[in-house]
Amino acid sequence: MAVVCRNLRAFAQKTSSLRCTPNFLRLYSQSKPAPPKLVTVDVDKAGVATVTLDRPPVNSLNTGLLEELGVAIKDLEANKTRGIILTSSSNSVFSAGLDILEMYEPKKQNLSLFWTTLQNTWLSLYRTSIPTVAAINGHAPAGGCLLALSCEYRVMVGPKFTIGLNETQLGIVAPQWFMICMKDAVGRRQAEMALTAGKMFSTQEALNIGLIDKMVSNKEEAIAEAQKFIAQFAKIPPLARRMTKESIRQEGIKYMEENAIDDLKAFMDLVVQPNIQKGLGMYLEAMKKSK
Ligand SMILES: CCCCC/C=C\C/C=C\C/C=C/C(=O)SCCNC(=O)CCNC(=O)[C@H](O)C(C)(C)COP(=O)(O)OP(=O)(O)OC[C@H]1O[C@@H](n2cnc3c(N)ncnc32)[C@H](O)[C@@H]1OP(=O)(O)O
Repeated sequence: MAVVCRNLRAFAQKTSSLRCTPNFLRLYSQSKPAPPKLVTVDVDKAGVATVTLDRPPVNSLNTGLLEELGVAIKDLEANKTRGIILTSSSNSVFSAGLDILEMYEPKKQNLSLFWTTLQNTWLSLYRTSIPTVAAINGHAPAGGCLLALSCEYRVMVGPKFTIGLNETQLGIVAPQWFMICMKDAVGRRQAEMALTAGKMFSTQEALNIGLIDKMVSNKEEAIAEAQKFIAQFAKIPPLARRMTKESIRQEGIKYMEENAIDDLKAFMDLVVQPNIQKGLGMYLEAMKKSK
């Protein structure tokens, strides 16, 4: 027994001295790699942040990405950033929308966290006092379109990508706050037509109805247009800007503040329905087969 204790003591001393050596640190960091970041933030000399969704292959919005995006917005607010440009690391997809795997055969707790994180991150993006622009450098269906719609200005790379709230095509109803965002951008009439048909718009069609504000031919141009949009606010008193944004977005903000719990319940009840689960399974299969 005494021998075992002595050996243990010797081992403990050895490992505690090892703890600070470069070799140990290297071994430790090799065995525990940091998880890859799903959102990256680059702030330029003018104080404008490019926030890049970086979850290959299609930036589907899972809890982790949404959480990181929410934290990034809060950090940028704390640092008094002059503007946020939301874009994607992919060459063909801005975001494929909500991650269907978060909704397929979910654990109740995970599903609830997923939706609550989406609600909170959406509200942070929608109401932030920082000027926001979506530089949409690829397809933006459903939740991807929602993120773009939550920004103040949308520049999209064309002509081959598509954008829209396609929920009815999937047999589901877009939540009320998704609809409010579409109405904000294109007005009630166009929103009704777009949403009831679940239409995915080409870049040119999106420009025609005001779903996007500008069409450009590559990501660099999109970023340059976004910077131009943000630069105009240098001359506008920030308090007046902030209060105006908050006021004009009151319907969406109030909706979420007053209905977050009911909205969560409606989502949770819907997603676990056997027919929805079956539909999600079939949709995932169909996406795999279409490759
Ligand atoms: C959908 C029913 C939800 C029911 C829940 C009820 C209420 C929800 C309320 C809210 C509204 C929902 C909002 C949403 O956002 S739902 C998500 C809607 N999104 C889509 O329909 C887009 C689906 N994707 C595509 O159309 C294409 O992938 C693309 C974006 C055009 C890109 O095409 P590309 O050819 O470049 O890629 P692939 O299709 O080959 O995809 C690569 C890889 O990614 C997987 N994948 C794609 N989209 C998603 C996704 N949204 N979630 C999870 N995974 C996705 C795809 O299966 C491939 O995977 P693989 O393993 O085969 O490599």
